[in-house]
Amino acid sequence: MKPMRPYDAFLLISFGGPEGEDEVIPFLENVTRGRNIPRERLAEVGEHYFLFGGVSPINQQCRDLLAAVTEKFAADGIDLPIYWGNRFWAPMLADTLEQMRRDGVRRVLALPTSAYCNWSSRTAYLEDIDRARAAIGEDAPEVDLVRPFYDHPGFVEPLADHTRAALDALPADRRGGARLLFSAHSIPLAMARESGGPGQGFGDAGAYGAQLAEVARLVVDRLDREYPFEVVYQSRSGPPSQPWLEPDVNDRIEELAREGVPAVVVVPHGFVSDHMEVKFDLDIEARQTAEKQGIAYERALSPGTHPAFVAMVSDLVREYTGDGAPRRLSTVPRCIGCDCPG
Ligand SMILES: CC1=C(CCC(=O)O)c2cc3nc(cc4[nH]c(cc5[nH]c(cc1n2)c(C)c5CCC(=O)O)c(CCC(=O)O)c4C)C(CCC(=O)O)=C3C
Ligand SMILES: [Fe+2]
Repeated sequence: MKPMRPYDAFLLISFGGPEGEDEVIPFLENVTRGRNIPRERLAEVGEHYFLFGGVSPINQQCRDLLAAVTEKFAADGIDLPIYWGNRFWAPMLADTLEQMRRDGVRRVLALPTSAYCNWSSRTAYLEDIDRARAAIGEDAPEVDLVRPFYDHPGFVEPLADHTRAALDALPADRRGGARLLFSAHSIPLAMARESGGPGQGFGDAGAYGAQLAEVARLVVDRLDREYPFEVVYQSRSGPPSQPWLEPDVNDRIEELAREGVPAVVVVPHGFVSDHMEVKFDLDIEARQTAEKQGIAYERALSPGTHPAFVAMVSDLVREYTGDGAPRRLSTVPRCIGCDCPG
């Protein structure tokens, strides 16, 4: 295999999560440092983790993805060493970057485990990269962050496959009346409006909201029939006085039940894997809401290690090494004001 230029390593950057009860609070302190999150919300979220023995599934999901990517790179002749660093828990990004420097790595292509444009999913990753590089100093490796990949077929097709499977799992007599709820992490309205650059005509929820609407449509286009669908939000934090993106998934399930809708399929299209926000907020909380209302409920899997999603990683590497054209399904204008190319 010939070594590729201009990159000499691949890096997965993720959120990180605790892997034991004693790690929960320090992890939450890392996440919320300098953010405007009420103490009660923090205690509540801590309980979500304790319910699972203090173990977030996200780190294991990163290991699984990296194992699949390692195999795929070998099959595709991509000869790059693979590294992993998190923003909020071990292995920490700063430590990984320092290890890369010691290994002689100069130019890094990094993939974030978030697909969309907004401060929290994009800019914050860039800021953390800058901070980690600054701590190392002059010989810090250079890092390019792969573009938002929400509109790559390798992100959309797994969601479509998983939505079909969830529809199939509904009771047959309710399936025809099912509503699809595409669920993403809520963010403060002000943060959403800044995404994509202010005044760029993306609508109230900024580029993030426009991209979420587009991916929902792309997924529905790939189903055997046109189910009614909408975008909802989950996992809101922040003080109640601060407006965040709405409607909340639970509120919508209650309203739809009152309207007589017999079933919902929740598609977590705002996420890359079934981490804690999916396992608790959807599989426990939203499911309970549905059960209380007597509305049938299924949740589609997130992309995870779907072969098309793993193949997307190879595709993105080739896009950045100039060995492949960008693959994009979206017709939404590219966002402005973040670093995305195009
Ligand atoms: C857009 C978005 C994504 C998706 C894209 C991406 O992945 O980037 C995401 C992912 C995740 N969020 C996660 C966990 C948390 N997020 C929090 C807080 C916040 N998230 C926000 C946004 C997002 N978050 C925001 C605006 C806040 C408020 C604080 C702030 O303004 O920055 C808090 C603090 C407590 C709380 O308030 O809930 C926790 C614990 C985990 C790990 C799950 C696990 O452990 O398995 C993951 C993958
Ligand atoms: Fe979050």
